[in-house]
Amino acid sequence: MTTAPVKKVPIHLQSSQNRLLIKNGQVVNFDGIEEADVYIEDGIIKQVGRNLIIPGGTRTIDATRKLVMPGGIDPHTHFELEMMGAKTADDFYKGTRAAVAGGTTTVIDFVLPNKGQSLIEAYNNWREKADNKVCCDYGLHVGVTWWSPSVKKEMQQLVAEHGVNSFKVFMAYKDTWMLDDYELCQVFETCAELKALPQVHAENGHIIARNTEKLLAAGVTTPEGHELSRDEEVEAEAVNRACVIANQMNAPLYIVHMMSKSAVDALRNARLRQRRAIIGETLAATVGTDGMHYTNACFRHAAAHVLSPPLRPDPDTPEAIIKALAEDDLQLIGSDNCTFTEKDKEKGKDDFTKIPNGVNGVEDRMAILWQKAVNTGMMDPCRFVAVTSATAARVFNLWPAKGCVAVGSDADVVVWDPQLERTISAAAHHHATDFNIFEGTRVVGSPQYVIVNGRVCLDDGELRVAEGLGKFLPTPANCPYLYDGKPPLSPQGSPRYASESPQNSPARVTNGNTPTELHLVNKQLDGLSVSGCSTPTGRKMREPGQRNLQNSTFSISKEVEGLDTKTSVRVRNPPGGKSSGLW
Ligand SMILES: NC(=O)NCCC(=O)O
Ligand SMILES: [Zn+2]
Repeated sequence: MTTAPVKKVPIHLQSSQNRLLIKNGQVVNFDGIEEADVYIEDGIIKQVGRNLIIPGGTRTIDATRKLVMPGGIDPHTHFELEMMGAKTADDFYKGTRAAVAGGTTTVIDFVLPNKGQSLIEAYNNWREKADNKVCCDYGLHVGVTWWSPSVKKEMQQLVAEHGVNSFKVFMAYKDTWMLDDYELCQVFETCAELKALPQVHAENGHIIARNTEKLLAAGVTTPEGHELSRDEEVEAEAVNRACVIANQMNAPLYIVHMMSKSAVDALRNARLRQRRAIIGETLAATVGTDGMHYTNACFRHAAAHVLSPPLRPDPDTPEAIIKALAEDDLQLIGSDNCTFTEKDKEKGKDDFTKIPNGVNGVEDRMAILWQKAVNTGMMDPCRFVAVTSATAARVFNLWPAKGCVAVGSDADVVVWDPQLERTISAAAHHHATDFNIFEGTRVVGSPQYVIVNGRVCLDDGELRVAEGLGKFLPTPANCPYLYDGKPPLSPQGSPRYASESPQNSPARVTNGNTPTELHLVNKQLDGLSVSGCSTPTGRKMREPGQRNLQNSTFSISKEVEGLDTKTSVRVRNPPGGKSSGLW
């Protein structure tokens, strides 16, 4: 295993401020909400409950009317990536700083080797770029952009010695990263042998290439051509093909950035027949904006929205994607943060195929989803935690250190203020670019405090990150969530196969630990008035006649104030407290 370089911890972070108590908040995990205080020491959550015995000198954060959630995990970023003749603007410092500002405390970036390049060499390059810059913990997926027996060997080494458990292939980007179906078979098969997770960028690269030739020949050069060359069907076909190949190779599959209703339909169908787990990821961009921007007369504006697969010029797509996330047709949300400066986007001024692909998202992912999904009543806070944090932890085998607020977990915690109002703007964001695809979006709900490995890095709105304080997170193979022979529960909450027992379902995977003693407190969820609950944990969809929060003046913060907490407090420690044996 590669050892991380020794980090210099800034003096102001070496202080006695290694003890922290978050008091009076509502602790939200993917499987329940409870009223509890959270005591953190030396970067680890040591106690969760009421009437805790806390040593003197501990800093206290009052989380009254706030939600205390696991820090976000963004499973899809591209920092310091060179592609299409440009380099992304956000490096590992600025990118992870933006992540922390928005409540994300772990990112998983992609090592993308050039064709013919050693995967291990590329991995080492990424470690060199990242290790001394990251402000939060990070993991790495590795791209398989070409195939040979040596690549297979390097995949084995990456799993055995370098803490990599996921490998991404591209069905698009013909002539650079794309593999053919036979190569996909071999990568998926190798992943299954190694008990790793194949990931796929699902778009049909050949169709895109042909459509592009025709569009350019017809004189279409503007950013609109980007989407025209790769419509929903082009994405959906590849999703279906990737699922078939994974099924034939008996591999699980993770489909990155699912951007369209047609692609989600293809995934939904595949999930009914697949032998192993399939995980669908969507993006903050898909939820927070749409492809109507491609026809904007301003090149800068239109080009800033170019990514692949593209945003869809269909105003109904964001809501459909949120519904799919809420109902477990999609499992998690990333950002695919891949920012380019205006100057770099200008490379495609006369030819849309030369616009570097990528958008922002790592900073705003959590607030955008909260605004569009929770504030509208389409998703409850537990599902929000699942899709922004817990599921990524479970899929990439970081659970329960990451993805939950529980005794023994890393102290990556967000104190979320559901009343905090702001308008997203490039003028205030922390990216290295001066364009934000969510510009002007008003959000109610944002982090007030962000704690990274026990350090308060967003302190009542003030960002105080430390470069290099994050560490590389090895992701072990053979993740129980994917490889214990028990695929995820169906959206209805019942096992999809008669042989499955709920006790062994991934929802209960604990890696031999007790990740959380939280239980579902439906009364509290009702109290939060997330009556549109549509989570796979069995809470019901809004009935006809029930209020539609999207069309009301409902404010989640008011509902938090109105909680009947007495009925739902779960006391772990008896009055007077109990000794935890910590001191
Ligand atoms: N998504 C995108 O447009 N840029 C990043 C590279 C990729 O993930 O395809
Ligand atoms: Zn990507």
